[in-house]
Amino acid sequence: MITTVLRRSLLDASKRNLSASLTSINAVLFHHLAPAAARVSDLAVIGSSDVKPGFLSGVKAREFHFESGPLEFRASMVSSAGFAISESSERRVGDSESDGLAISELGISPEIVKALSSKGIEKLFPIQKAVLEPAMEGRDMIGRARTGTGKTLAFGIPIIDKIIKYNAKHGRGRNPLCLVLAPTRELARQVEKEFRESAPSLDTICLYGGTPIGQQMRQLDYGVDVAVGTPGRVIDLMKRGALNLSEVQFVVLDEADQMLQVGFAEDVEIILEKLPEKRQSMMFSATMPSWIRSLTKKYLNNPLTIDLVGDSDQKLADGITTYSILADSYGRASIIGPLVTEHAKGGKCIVFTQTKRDADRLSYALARSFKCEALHGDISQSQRERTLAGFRDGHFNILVATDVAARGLDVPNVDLIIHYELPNNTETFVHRTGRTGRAGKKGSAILIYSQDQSRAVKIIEREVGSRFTELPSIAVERGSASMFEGIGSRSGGSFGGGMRDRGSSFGGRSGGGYGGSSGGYGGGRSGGSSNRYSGDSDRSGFGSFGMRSPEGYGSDRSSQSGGRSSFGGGRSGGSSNNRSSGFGDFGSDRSSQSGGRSSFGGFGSNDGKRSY
Ligand SMILES: Nc1ncnc2c1ncn2[C@@H]1O[C@H](COP(=O)(O)OP(=O)(O)OP(=O)(O)O)[C@@H](O)[C@H]1O
Repeated sequence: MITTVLRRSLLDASKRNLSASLTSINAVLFHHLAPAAARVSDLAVIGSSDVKPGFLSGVKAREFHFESGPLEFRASMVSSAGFAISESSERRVGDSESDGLAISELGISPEIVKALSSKGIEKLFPIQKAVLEPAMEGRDMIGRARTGTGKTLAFGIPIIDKIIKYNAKHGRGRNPLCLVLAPTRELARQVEKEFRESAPSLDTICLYGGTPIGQQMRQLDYGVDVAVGTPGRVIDLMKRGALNLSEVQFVVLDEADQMLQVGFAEDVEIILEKLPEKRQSMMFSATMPSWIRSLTKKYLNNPLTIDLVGDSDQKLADGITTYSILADSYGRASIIGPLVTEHAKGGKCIVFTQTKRDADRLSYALARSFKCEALHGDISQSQRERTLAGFRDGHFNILVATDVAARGLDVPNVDLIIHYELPNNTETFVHRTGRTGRAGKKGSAILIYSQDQSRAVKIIEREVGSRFTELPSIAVERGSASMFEGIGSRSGGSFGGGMRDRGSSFGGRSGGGYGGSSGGYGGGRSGGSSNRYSGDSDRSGFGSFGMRSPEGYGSDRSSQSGGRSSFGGGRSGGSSNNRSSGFGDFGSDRSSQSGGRSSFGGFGSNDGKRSY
C-alpha cells in the first residue's frame, strides 16, 4: 500500500511545478467566462454590474450565477449579485449551439484542451458554459438540459480540471477524489470513458456489476482519481473495504431523477452518507420531475439550479422529428421492417420494447431480414458490452432494447428511434427518444400505438411539446403469419430452442451471420433467464415508473419504484389475460402511483408479468 502511494506521489512530483502557473490560468478562466456565460441560451441575463471577489485571488469577479430558488426547475432566479435571470421568451439558442466560447481560451488545463480538441470538441455547449463558472467556484448544483447536449462534459470538465490542479499541488493519493453514480452499467462505462479520454493523465475506474470484482479491487488498491459506477457494485466494494470514499471532493448523480427513484435512492443514500460532509455535489438529467424537489435538499447544499429547459414546452432536443403510427398488437411487429427501411435510411435504429421477452422475440424475428441484436438485463454483461460495441461500430444497425438503453447512452448516428410499445411515462419517452438527435444532429422517433392508446399519445405530445406527424398505417394482411410466427416462447432458462444456440441474430440458426457460434453478436449470447446475471448486488434499477417496470434500466435486481410522474387516468378499454392496454394502471402485478407532473399513468401493452 505504502509503495503504491509513494509510487503515485513520485510519479506526480514532476507535476508540482505546474501549480505555480495555475494562478494566472485561473485569472484567464474567469475573465473569459463571465461575459460569455451571460449569453447562455434560454437565459437572458439582465443585471447590475455588481461584482464581488469571486473564487480567483486578486481578480475582480463579476459573479454570474443565481441563487437556488424553489426547486421549480424554472430558469427564472434572482442571482445573489442582483442579476435578474429571466427565461428568454422567444429566442432559444439550440442546446448544442456554441456561440464562440472556445475551450482553448478558458484557461483550463492544457491536457483537457488537447484531449477534447483531438475529439473535435473545440467550443462549449450552452449547458457546459452555464455550469463551468459556478462549478469552478465549488457550488452544488442541479443541471437540466435536453438529451444529447453535453451534460457529461458540463460536470466533467470542471471536476477534471480541479483534480488535475489538486494533484499538481498535493501529489496523487490513492483514494478517489470524484465519484459519479449512474443508473446503468453501460452509462457508467460511457461516463468513465469520457472522463478518461478528457484527461489521460488521471486514473479512472468503472465500478459495475457483471464483471469480476477482483480486478476492480486491485485497481482501487493501486489508486484512482475518479470512480464512476452503479450503486450496487459501489456498495459491494465499500463493504469489502476496497473502496474508500473518505477523500471524495466531488460527487455527481448522472440521470439524477432516475438515481433518486425508490429502488435506487436507498443505495444512493448509503453511498452519500459515506462521503465527506464537505464536498461539491451535482445532479444532472434531461428530466427532473417535480417530486424530486424535496430529495435534492437532502443531498445538496444551497444548490444552484441551472435549467436550460425551463418552462419551454419543448422537452426534446431541437433536431428530433416525431411521428406516430397506429397498429394493432397483431401487426405491430410486422411494420417494424417497413418503418426501418423507410425512416432509418440505412442508419442506426433503436427499437424500444417494454419487456425483455419482446426484445428477444422481435430481434429474432427481425433478424430474418435485418442485422439486429437485443439488449436487456437478462443478457450477460459481457454479451451486453459486445452487443453495444457492435452497434456503435456499425456491425449491425438495429438494436432492439428495453429501457436499459433508454438513458444516457451516446451512440453516434442513431437516426431512428421506434417506440414499439408506449413507455410508462413522459420521462422515459424523452430519454428513449433522446438517443437520437444528439449534439445538434437530426433524428426521428416513431411511436407505435393501438387504438385504445390514442389518448395517451395526445398526453405525451402535450407533455413533451412536440406534434407527432401521423404516418399512414401499414397494411398487414389479416391471417398473414405474425412476424413472431414459429418463434417459441421462452421456456425454462432460455427463449425457445432457437435462441440458445442460434448462430447470430441476423444469420439465424445457421450462424451465417457475423456473430460467434453461440449466437448473438460476438457470440456468447446468454439467451434467456437461465443466464440471468446474478453476479452481484448490482441493481441497475429501472426508470421513473410508478410501478414495477417490465424492464427498466438494466434492472438486474427488480425493485419497486415509488411514485412519481406517471400517467394518471384509469385503464382504458378492457384487456384479456391481464394484458395492459391503453394507459393508466395495468396488470394485476403492478402497483402504480400516479401523481407528479405528468398526467398519465403507465400504459403500454405487455404481458403484465414481471419480466425482469
Ligand atoms: N462542446 C461540445 N462540442 C461538440 N460535441 C460535444 C460537446 N460536448 C459534448 N459533445 C458530444 O455530444 C454528445 C452528447 O453528449 P452527452 O452524452 O454528454 O449528452 P447528455 O446531455 O449527457 O445526453 P443525455 O441526456 O442523453 O445523457 C457526445 O457525443 C459528446 O461527445
